[in-house]
Parts: sequence; C-alpha cells; structure tokens
Amino acid sequence: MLHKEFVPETSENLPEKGKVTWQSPSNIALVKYWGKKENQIPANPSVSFTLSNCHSTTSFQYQRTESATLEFDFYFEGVKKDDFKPKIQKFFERIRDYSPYLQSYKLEIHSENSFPHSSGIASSASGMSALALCVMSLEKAIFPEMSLEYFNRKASFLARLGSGSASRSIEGPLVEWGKHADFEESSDLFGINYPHDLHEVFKTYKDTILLVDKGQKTVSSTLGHDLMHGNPFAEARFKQANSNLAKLIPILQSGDLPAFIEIVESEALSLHAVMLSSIPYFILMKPNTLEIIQRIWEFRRETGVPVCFTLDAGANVHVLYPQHSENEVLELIKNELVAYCENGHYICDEIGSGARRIDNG
Ligand SMILES: Nc1ncnc2c1ncn2[C@@H]1O[C@H](COP(=O)(O)OP(=O)(O)OP(=O)(O)O)[C@@H](O)[C@H]1O
Ligand SMILES: C[C@@](O)(CCOP(=O)(O)OP(=O)(O)O)CC(=O)O
Repeated sequence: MLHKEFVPETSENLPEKGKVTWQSPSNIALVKYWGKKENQIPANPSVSFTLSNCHSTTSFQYQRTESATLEFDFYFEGVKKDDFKPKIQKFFERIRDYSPYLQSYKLEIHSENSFPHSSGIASSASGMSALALCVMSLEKAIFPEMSLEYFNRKASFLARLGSGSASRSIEGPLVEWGKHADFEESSDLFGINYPHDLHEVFKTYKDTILLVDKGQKTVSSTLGHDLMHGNPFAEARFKQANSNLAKLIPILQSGDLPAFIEIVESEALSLHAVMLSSIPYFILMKPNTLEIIQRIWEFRRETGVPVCFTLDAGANVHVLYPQHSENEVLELIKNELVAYCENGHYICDEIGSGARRIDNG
C-alpha cells in the first residue's frame, strides 16, 4: 500500500551535486519491538529512550547522473564495506516511491559508528536513521518550503523502512512507535515524540552499556523478528507489550522507579524468552550477561539503589539508573561488573535529544 502523504510531487529543481552529514543516535527500547508484518509494520507498539553518545555519523555526497537508476558506494570507517550494502540496497528499494528523485543521482556514502555494530546496541537504528535524514536533506534542497514537522516525520517513516527501531532515533528523549490506543497520534508508520508528561527523573536518565561481547551476534534482529511468525507465544507477547506500554504512562509521569524497573526488566526477559521459544530456538545472552543481571539484583536488594537492566537482541547489558544514583552505580560497575565485560569495555551514555545535522547546512 502506497502512503501518498509521503510521496513528493515531481520537480525539475534537482541540485547538481551536494553533500550533507548527519549524526544520529541509537536508542534503547523500554517496551520492545519484536515481530513484524509486511512492509516493516510492527506487530506491537514500542517506546525507547533516545541515546546520546552511541551514534552513527553519515555523510552523503550526491551527484546528478544521466543513468536512470540509483547507484551508490558505501564506505564504513574509511573502507568500502560491501557486507553492509544489501541492507542499504533494500532500504533504497523500499523508499523508491517516496524518494523518486534519488534515481537521478550517484551517491557516495561514508559512515562510522561510535560503538561496535551488530552486537545489540541498535547500530541499524543509528545507521539507518542517519541515512534517512541525509535523504531528507536532499529532499529539502528540492522542496525548500518543507516544514520541520514533515521533515522529521518523513525521516522517521523512511528510517523505519531501513530498520524498524531506526524510526525511534530521529527525535528524543522518548519516542513511541506503533499504533496504541493511549497515544492518539501514534502510527505504525513512524515514531512520535512521547506526548505525555515525563517526570524530571527520567529527563537525565543514564544508560551504561556493558560490552559483554563485542562480536557480531549469531542471529540478526531481522531474522529474529521473522521467527515470531511461528512462535506459539507470539500473540501473548504482543498483548503483553501493549499492556506494558499502557502501564508505563502513569509511571513515566509519577517517577515511580520500582514500577518502572519491574516493567523494563520484564520486557527484556520476555524478549529473550521468545527467542528461547522460537523454532529454531536461539540464545543471544552469554554467561556473563546472567552474572551481571544477578549482581544488579543483589546490589539493588542490598542498597536500595534504583538501578536496573535491559537487553536488546544481544549479550550486552544496558544498565539504567537515575542521575542521582550515578556515583553508586559507577562504583559497582568499576569495582565489579567490569570484570564481565570484554576487555573491560563499557560505554557511558545517557538520554539524548535526537539527531543533528553536523555540516553547515
Ligand atoms: N553506520 C551504519 N550505516 C549503515 N548501516 C549500518 C550502520 N551500522 C550498522 N548498519 C547495519 O546494521 C546491521 C546491524 O543490525 P542488527 O539489527 O543486526 O544489529 P544491531 O543494530 O547492532 O542490534 P539490534 O538488534 O539491537 O538492533 C549491520 O549489519 C549493517 O547492515
Ligand atoms: C531487540 C530490538 O532492538 C529489535 C530491533 O529490531 P531492528 O529494528 O534492528 O529490526 P529490523 O526492523 O529488522 O531492522 C528491540 C527494539 O529496539 O525495540
């Protein structure tokens, strides 16, 4: 089905060449997207904190050509990276009707990530949102009267077609994606900035990512989503996500941290539970993932510090905590949890405000 609101008019006003650079963050879901229908439509709504330090920086050079098909080269961290090309190729195919002007260009795309890719820190979210924003900057050069609201909404719409979670990386600090009765403006097609009040405590929330395993994971998220089609618990899981999202609204308003922790940790474990019950089944957690979870639980019981964990589709652990607990949690990480990280590596991140263009445009 074609979404006409995102199909541009034809224009003769195509710039000859240009270059644009965007830095776009990753995000960490509190309620997880896992399972999708045709055309990147999520099986359930999700909500995420936008991150700040984990990001992709993508520059996009465009040059008009006579050939009527889009051509592109992709360089990752300075070298040509052909194994990233198929996902990008698919992205360009999916957005073809929405960005027909791209067919008149040859592109040179350079990207780099501030964190390891394909290990469950949503590099596809930052990478694909950065790319979608670059496309939108070209579109804005063609249609300069475009509003910021349309720019962001369509960037999220395009990003979703590259990677579902990427639709939640355009803005911040909290983004909801997927139709849900409690979010009037919500849509399966793009993310929206969280429309309810957010308690002060969440506006400066911290996320320290413990890199248990920096290697590429064995099952990609795209494959994992697919396996939800035969999963006997799929319907129950989609219902649970809807209900958790509804429960989060008053919690995010009141700052009730014990209630927040219960939902966030349950979401992470439910995500991994449906991986265990897929056919073929798979496990992305590592022994050190479980060690860290156990230690976080003990620490919380012993000290009352409101720290919790969440996981994406990978072994790495996101440690979430309020700013006022930063000293205690960093002590715990430096003194104990670091031992479970590959080469002692962890990334200190926090809630962020979304993507930004970093050239002079
Ligand atoms: N900077 C980038 N630009 C374009 N594509 C990228 C970039 N970084 C990663 N990717 C794409 O995203 C893929 C990794 O996505 P995948 O969903 O498997 O893992 P992830 O995003 O790290 O984890 P998660 O499951 O949490 O989303 C890479 O194989 C590559 O195709
Ligand atoms: C576990 C998750 O991070 C799954 C992310 O899946 P992707 O967005 O990476 O999948 P594709 O749409 O196939 O690209 C949970 C989440 O971010 O909501």
